[in-house]
Amino acid sequence: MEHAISAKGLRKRYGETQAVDGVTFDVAQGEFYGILGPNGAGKTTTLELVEGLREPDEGTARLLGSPSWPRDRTLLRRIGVQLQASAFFEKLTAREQIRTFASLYGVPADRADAMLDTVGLVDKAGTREDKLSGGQAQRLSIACALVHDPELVFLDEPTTGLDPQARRNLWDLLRQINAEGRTVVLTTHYMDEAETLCDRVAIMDHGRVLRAGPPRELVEELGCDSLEDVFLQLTGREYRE
Ligand SMILES: Nc1ncnc2c1ncn2[C@@H]1O[C@H](COP(=O)(O)OP(=O)(O)OP(=O)(O)O)[C@@H](O)[C@H]1O
Repeated sequence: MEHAISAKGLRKRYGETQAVDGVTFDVAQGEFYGILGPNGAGKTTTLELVEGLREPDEGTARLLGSPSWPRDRTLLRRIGVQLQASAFFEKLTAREQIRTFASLYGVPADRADAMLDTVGLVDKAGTREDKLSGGQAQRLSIACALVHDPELVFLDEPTTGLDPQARRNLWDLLRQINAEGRTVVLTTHYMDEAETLCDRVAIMDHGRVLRAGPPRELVEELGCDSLEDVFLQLTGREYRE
């Protein structure tokens, strides 16, 4: 079966900063894949290159069997990209936000309302985005990324800043999305999150993948106690700065 993602030798430089420095990895269809790394490791830029939102200086990325660059509108329709909550339309309610996203994709309003139910926001449908809690806003942004029923979902630090209960609720939602057959790729700073959710992880620093594999195998191979130890051993850094 064709990989959901196949990235080869990706490189991207911003001025003096080599943000991505030769990244190669594959993600299988239906896999839950994590990209881990300290601040500035190049995770977000790697995702943007794979998504076809930025042009690589070098290397290629294939997404669902097609090149992700030059940008391909039919391909973009098959992927969901979670935007940061700050990318919401101002002053709209949760229901209005998701219906707006739905209409951009030609998705009917009732499907948009059903997604609010999936992410547990029916009670907040009439609440404006700036009045939602952090966890509610994250769930709304995930709902917006899923409204057009994509095969592959990208989530950039979906649980950052949430309290432990809200994180656990979001984990359940992400597991459900994956169990429905979607490929999920997320970036995270939280090692427990990666260990719990991901089939495989890639640990990045300084624009390179240092190591990739199932969390438990990495822990065993490096003789560590936990993924947090693996991370520290490979990067020499604590994961939260
Ligand atoms: N648009 C840009 N212009 C210039 N430099 C950038 C740009 N985007 C990212 N960078 C730089 O490239 C490097 C990698 O950034 P990137 O956002 O990909 O890392 P990250 O691993 O996602 O970090 P974080 O965990 O903090 O989000 C950083 O040094 C960053 O400052």
